[in-house]
Amino acid sequence: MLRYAFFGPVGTFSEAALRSVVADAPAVAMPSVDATIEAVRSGAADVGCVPIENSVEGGVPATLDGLAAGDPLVVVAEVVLPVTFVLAVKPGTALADVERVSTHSHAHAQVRGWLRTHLPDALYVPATSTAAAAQALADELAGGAPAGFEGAVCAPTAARGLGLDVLAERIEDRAGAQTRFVLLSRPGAGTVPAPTGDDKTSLVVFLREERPGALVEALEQFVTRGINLTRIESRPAGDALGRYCFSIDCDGHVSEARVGEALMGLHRVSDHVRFVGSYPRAGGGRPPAGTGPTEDDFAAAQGWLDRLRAGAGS
Ligand SMILES: O=C(O)C(=O)C[C@]1(C(=O)O)C=C[C@@H](O)C=C1
Repeated sequence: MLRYAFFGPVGTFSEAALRSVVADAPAVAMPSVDATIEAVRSGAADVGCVPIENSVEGGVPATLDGLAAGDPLVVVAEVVLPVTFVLAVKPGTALADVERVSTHSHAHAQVRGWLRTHLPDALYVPATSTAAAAQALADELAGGAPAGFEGAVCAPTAARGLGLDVLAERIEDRAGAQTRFVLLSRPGAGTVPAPTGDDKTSLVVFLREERPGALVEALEQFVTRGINLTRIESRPAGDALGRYCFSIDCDGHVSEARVGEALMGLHRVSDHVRFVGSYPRAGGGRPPAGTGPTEDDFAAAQGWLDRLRAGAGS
């Protein structure tokens, strides 16, 4: 049986994302994104679930950097969840009593406007996750150490599950916000799911150093093959100022000719390309087909070249 880990504690959105894929399997809650990634890397877990990007606050640096460095890992599935937040307090606490509010930095960024309007003087206390903030209030309620804050911004389920009161619901500034989570594994047999016809491929590309046009050259590999990028982010490579790698998601599966050829092209023009998985797109809903070459065009071109090489002429 596969061993699962998720960015915990119990009650995080990451747990909800994992549970939407595997409802019942035992899973270990890890205290951070780094610890979840490390559990998979070390073999303590086979699959780990972590957030990778939010529609409002963008990429989750710990996940992007964890995938770019260290022993390679691959994404085997993605989950997209709507995110909505509540302000949770110990029973009996009124809004006027809330002087400090704690939550994960990505969640804080999504409720800043609400806090400015309703709790303009409240101090922000960073927490390792939304659920960790709620858990600290529940621990205080049970007679444990003071949490160090009166309000926690967390998922409605976390507040309910811990016996906290909800002072305000739907406090996110942008209705309809979503977070994308990834399930990670060590690479190996069976970790590239079969193509479904609606897949995504993730890569980290390290450009050739100090070369004018290096990024354009890398992007051309996708353009000329009619491949749509769904995300591109630069992250510091970490070895020197001015050195970046590019975390990229594109449409398509590594088994498709166009994606395979783009990967070979990137390999030719970059210092290093890290393959981070091909996996089904969450929820389907592929964007309209582009006007570039089709898989049939790629197959026809390959057949034509094979015939030339066999001496059949053009
Ligand atoms: O703290 C959690 O509950 C998480 O799963 C992390 C996380 C994130 O880092 O993006 C997930 C979704 C929300 O956008 C806020 C926090």
